Amino acid sequence: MAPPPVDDPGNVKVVVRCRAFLKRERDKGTQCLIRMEPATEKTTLLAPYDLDLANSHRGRVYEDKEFIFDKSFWSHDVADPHYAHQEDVYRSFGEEFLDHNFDGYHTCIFAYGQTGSGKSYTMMGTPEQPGLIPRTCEELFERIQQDPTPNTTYHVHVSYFEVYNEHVRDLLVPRTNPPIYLKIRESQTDGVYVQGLTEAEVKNYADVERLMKMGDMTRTTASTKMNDTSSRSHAVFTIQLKQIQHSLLSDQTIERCARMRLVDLAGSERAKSTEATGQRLKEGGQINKSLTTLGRVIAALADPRRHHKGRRHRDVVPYRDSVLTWLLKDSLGGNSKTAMVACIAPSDYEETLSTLRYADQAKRIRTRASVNQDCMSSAQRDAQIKEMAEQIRSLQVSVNAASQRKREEATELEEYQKQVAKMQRLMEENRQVSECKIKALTTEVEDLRPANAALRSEIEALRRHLALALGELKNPIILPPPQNVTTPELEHAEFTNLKEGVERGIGVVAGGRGDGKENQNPADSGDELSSDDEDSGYDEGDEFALDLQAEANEFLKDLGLFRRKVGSDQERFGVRHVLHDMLAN
Ligand SMILES: Nc1ncnc2c1ncn2[C@@H]1O[C@H](COP(=O)(O)OP(=O)(O)OP(=O)(O)O)[C@@H](O)[C@H]1O
Repeated sequence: MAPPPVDDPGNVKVVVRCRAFLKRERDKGTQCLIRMEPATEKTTLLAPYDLDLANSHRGRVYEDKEFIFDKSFWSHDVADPHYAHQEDVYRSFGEEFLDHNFDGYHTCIFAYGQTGSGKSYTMMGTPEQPGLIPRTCEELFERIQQDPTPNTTYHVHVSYFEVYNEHVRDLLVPRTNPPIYLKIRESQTDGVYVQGLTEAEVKNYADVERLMKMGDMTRTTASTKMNDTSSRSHAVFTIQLKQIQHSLLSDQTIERCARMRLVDLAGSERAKSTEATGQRLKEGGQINKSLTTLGRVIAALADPRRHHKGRRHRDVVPYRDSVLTWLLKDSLGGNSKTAMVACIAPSDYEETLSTLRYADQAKRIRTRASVNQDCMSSAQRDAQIKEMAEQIRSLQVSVNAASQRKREEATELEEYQKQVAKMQRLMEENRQVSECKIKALTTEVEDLRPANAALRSEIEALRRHLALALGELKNPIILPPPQNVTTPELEHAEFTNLKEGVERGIGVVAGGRGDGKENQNPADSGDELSSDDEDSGYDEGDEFALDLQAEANEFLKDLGLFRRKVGSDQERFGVRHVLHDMLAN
């Protein structure tokens, strides 16, 4: 391992690549709007001559625009002597970036451009025409295998994820439904990273090829009018290279870690031009959110005032405004050597101008790459290993304790569940018993209801009888002395009898006649009456006396009835004391 170069600040390298016409563009006889001069690296965007008038009426000005980039790749016409093949692109700067990685620098290459401009072709390519990613990986392993120094060991890990609608998805695990989104974290030691992302160890290029294929299968693609299989997500392929070199002479270990980020961004075209709708439009919005933020990040980083003294301008880079820029934070403005490949289609003036402006701004971004190297003696390394072994041991202890606790908790939980089940069973049994009881009681109540009603009406009748009796006993009827009666002795005798009867309570009725004749005074004979009739005739006094007599007879009859009733009640209910009480009141 050569001695490491010192920290190397530098600008983002910007290259531009123009692709060939697609079949549909050729069929339409589309005008090529791009000129490239290999000698000067100048790229010219030509004003189209077949614009419809409507466009110019909207106040747009179409004129030739010139840009100069670090490199211009003319991949439009394969017959042209300056045609840039995949191999040329890789040799031009891909190879150089791999050198940086072996030196211990982090690197990043990202492809930017509208849909169908050749980003995937440049980054991944085809099996026949492999792009930057496979070429870089292939050469990485070639170099490792060709390394003559036996005291260096290499460890290569690969990860592949996509950012789709502001979500991060691992491309090295099979798709799930619903999809699993990974979280982004930031730590002091590792910077920004994706939590739980698969980092597969690869031993040779065949391993990488297998993983690339797997990731590409998983990648989200959707069709728009502009490109039948255009990618709608940002794909990030990362290679981690770790070199550990042990010097027997100095008994020192040198560890170098480098990360290569190879990013295939989603199409930068505006939603309008793809005629996207619904889900596509939402995707467009999210993709554009990341790309818009990328534009703002680039603009902020490219701002020349940023390099002046003072923190004010350093703090305004909006990395965190989108998942993509947050993840690429280090690659864009930190510890990384970064390159941007601006891919352009040969026929779209507005989209190409937008891409070229973007790229032009990116040229001004400066990064501060530094070698990521740790150097330690054998003793330090041994101490580190010991410390880590201790850490692992204590972690193992806590894991064991945790699993023991878990087991105990599981037993407790089982016991508790059993108790709950038992209680539920008991409660159910109780409920059933209560239901039976309620049913039996309801039947009994229903059975008793008629008897109860009968008793109630009987009690009511008795109450009425008692009230009547009381009334009669408290206010006995006292017959007024007869007026103008011709037989005052008889009347008087009868009244005296009656009064005595009432005062005796029941005696009169018992000995009385129902028809009112039984108690007739012997003096009250028909003869006497007839003689009376003969004597004085029928007058008003006689009539009153008869009415009175009839009324008294009626009353005596009622009284007799009442006495019998009270007698029978007394037998049935023994209410003598009740009657007594009521009378006392
Ligand atoms: N330099 C090139 N030479 C030959 N063919 C190319 C070149 N660049 C692109 N193409 C072809 O153009 C088409 C679109 O290219 P590609 O899929 O790479 O575009 P893209 O920018 O990645 O699109 P998307 O944004 O959808 O990912 C493909 O058929 C590809 O093979």
